[in-house]
Amino acid sequence: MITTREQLKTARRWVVKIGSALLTADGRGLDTQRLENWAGQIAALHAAGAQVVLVSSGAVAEGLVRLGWPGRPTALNELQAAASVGQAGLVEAYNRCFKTHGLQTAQVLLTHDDVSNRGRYLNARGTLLTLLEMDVIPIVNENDAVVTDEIRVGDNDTVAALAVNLLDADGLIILTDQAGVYDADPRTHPDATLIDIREATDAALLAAAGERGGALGRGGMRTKVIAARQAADSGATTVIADGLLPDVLARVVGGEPVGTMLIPDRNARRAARKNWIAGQRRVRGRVHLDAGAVRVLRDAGRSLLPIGITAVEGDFRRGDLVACLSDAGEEIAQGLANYDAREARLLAGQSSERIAELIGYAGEPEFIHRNNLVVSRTLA
Ligand SMILES: Nc1ncnc2c1ncn2[C@@H]1O[C@H](COP(=O)(O)OP(=O)(O)O)[C@@H](O)[C@H]1O
Ligand SMILES: N[C@@H](CCC(=O)OP(=O)(O)O)C(=O)O
Repeated sequence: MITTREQLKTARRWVVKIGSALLTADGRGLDTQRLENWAGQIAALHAAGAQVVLVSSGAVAEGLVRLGWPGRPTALNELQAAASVGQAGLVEAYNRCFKTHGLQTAQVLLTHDDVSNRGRYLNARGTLLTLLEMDVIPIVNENDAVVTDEIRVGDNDTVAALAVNLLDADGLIILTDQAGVYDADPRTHPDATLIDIREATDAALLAAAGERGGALGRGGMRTKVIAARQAADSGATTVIADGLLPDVLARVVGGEPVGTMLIPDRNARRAARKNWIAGQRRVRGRVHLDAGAVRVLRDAGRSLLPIGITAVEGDFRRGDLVACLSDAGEEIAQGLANYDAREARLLAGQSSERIAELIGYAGEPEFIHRNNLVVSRTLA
């Protein structure tokens, strides 16, 4: 876990969020020069070995310009129309910028459901991880075109925190139009002072963050502080910094004292997803393991491969919680299954290389990936 500026240098997987307030120079349309600059900074991080997921706002703002609308509409259907038109422009622009650095981009539009529903959660995670492995820069936004008022996340600070949880990222960088979090809103309190480093759960932070964001932004500082708390829940550190500071990303990642660093507290050990798995009470099925599988799960913290499964009980679906039992019937672990019960029966005892041949498509080599597995506490 990263709790000092110096340790930021050790982070490998980053989520970078760029907010509406920054993306549009005159408050309307995308500022392509800025986009080019950030793309260059992200490309440099990538070249230095970091994995970066970009969460970018700006779809609505760009849509307004493309449609020739004078201001932000209030009707949800009009906002959604603007977002769909603008989202195309947003990814086009990023695509162009990253291409000059030899990097591919991918558009990933998420809804809250994609991270709260177990089956979809595994899919979203799998897609993003695959993109990172392929050296593609995923560009994430909320799927504004299809979400309704009741289920929309609304601000991209929260979307970025969800991406951090989804990917077990080490760090979150939120770029905005202020130098960081001040002890009061600097727009209304010109004498406010910048906070350097705090625990994300510090109650004074929320008190300092005002209620709302700027004219174009949705969340303000409040949602950024809450996002930092959510990131801290999965052990990640957040830095909120001025997106227009030259080389801001390299400076943050290099441990320079820029922006406000919000760190997880010492107790935030277990990844949020693991807490979430441990909190699930609805075990949908059981798999029995051979002695070798029991040993690697328990002692080496490894994934469960189909080859270690000897029998399958119950009727579960992909993404359901499944208990893993030893030969003696003792519960060893619980985790989220990558395959449903029917497929599990076909795969039990078989090498992962045969997955496609046995079930008709090539899925993940693991039956339960170690990141989705919680080993049961032993009494010894
Ligand atoms: N304590 C605070 N420190 C810094 N900014 C604050 C604070 N409280 C409120 N704000 C406001 O939050 C704004 C940034 O949020 P927002 O406009 O939503 O930006 P973005 O589009 O980057 O998410 C700042 O411009 C500032 O007015
Ligand atoms: N999804 C919306 C952005 C939501 C939004 O403005 O969020 P934020 O930048 O956090 O204030 C869009 O692309 O226009």
